Amino acid sequence: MSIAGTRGVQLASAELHVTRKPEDPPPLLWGETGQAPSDRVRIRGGRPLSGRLRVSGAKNAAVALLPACLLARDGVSELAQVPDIVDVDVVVQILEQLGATLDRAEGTVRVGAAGPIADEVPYDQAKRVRASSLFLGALIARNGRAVVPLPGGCDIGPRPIDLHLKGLAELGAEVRVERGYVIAQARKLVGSEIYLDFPSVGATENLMMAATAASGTTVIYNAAKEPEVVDLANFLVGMGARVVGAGTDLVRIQGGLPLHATSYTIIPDRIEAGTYLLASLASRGEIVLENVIPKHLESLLAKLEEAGVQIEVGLDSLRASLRRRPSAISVKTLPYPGFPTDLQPQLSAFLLTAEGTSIVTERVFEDRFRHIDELKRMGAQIKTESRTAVIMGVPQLSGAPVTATDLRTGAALVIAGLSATGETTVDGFRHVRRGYARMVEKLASLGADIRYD
Ligand SMILES: CC(=O)N[C@H]1[C@@H](OP(=O)(O)OP(=O)(O)OC[C@H]2O[C@@H](n3ccc(=O)[nH]c3=O)[C@H](O)[C@@H]2O)O[C@H](CO)[C@@H](O)[C@@H]1O
Ligand SMILES: C=C(OP(=O)(O)O)C(=O)O
Repeated sequence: MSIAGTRGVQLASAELHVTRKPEDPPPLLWGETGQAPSDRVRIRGGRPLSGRLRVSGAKNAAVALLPACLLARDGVSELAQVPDIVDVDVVVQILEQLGATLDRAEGTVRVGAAGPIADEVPYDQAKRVRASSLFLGALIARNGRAVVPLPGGCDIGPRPIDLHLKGLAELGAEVRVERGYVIAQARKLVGSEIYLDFPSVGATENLMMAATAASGTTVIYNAAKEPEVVDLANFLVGMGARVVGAGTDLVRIQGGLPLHATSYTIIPDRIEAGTYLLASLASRGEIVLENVIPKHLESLLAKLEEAGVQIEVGLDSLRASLRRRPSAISVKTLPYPGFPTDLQPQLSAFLLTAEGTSIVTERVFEDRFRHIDELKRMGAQIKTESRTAVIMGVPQLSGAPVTATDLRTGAALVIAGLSATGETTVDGFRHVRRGYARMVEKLASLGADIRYD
């Protein structure tokens, strides 16, 4: 990648100044804690999005590290840079209902788990997020018993948890599924060698947590290498665990050590960073992202450069601009360090106005093209065959009413709306709030004309 030449360039950093427009509603909380804002946003597209934006903490790291706080039997764990998103709200509610003490202010969450912790995760919360499945590993390590409803999360095709259950059984747990609940219990967990048929993020995380309480050493072969898995491993090490090899496909955990509360800062969200990068580029703007780990974005940056984007990489920042239509490219999603499936819909939205025909292949999930029919309402020219989308670039999209069916579909529709002429309304914006902190305000600070309807 020729961007290698610009690495090490430190860009000036500045705080994000969010300029709220009078018509924008105040900062929002969703769910039980606040008044639910409208489920629809209205966008008047065609304005280049430019400026500086500070990236929030990573959703997929936060929702794994929060359950892991249950492994500390003393003190209060403190997580910084926790994003203000609905999935975090839900995981925090689960922790409270299990008996942990919670204190949450300005991106810092303190979790006390010194008292008794219940075994059973409530269905009403579990069904709302995928990350509820991560209480399996945390609770069996903590209590020797976990009763966890089958999880929810984005509707992007079948999402079994067979690898999680198989791995727990290999650690000596008795595991069964009854009436939609996983019941896992073990008088004693014993370290084991576990091979994952697929490098599943959730299975790797659950098994790392469970293995901290198993006697002896556990080895996970074909482990997921995602940065969020590494973040969880680093947090566990901070708590006193011995975890070696996270970020490679072979992770070793020496179990049985006492874990204690610690303080930790969650990594920046690479998917949020990629989303704002793509939104700015789709609108032909110039963006500086602060608080990023550029290495976590390498597959995206390589593809953007192929498409003609100018990129400067700093130590913890990125600058990117595009003044013309991008060139068409081919992309396949893969486990990390491959191109992330969680950016596939947003990249597809960016490629709608490319010059030429792009090929996007989804290799991680079976049904992650729900955004395509909606994008066609805006004039996109796309054909799909099985897990491949053939995108024939058009010079311009036109605004239309569209509906999000999951988190990243919503982000893709917002990106398309920002680059289209005229007005777009995106229904189902509640899905976006699951994973993006104050997206409307952040986009408005870059010059977007976007507001809750
Ligand atoms: C909360 C969280 O961190 N979510 C992320 C996590 O989801 P999640 O942990 O659910 O994703 P996995 O890596 O487990 O899933 C990837 C693939 O493996 C399959 N599979 C997974 C487990 C299993 O037991 N059996 C099985 O067949 C899934 O159906 C899917 O096709 O990683 C995904 C892949 O990077 C991301 O899109 C999600 O944003
Ligand atoms: C698929 C996603 O999330 P989850 O696994 O939480 O449903 C995502 O973040 O794109």
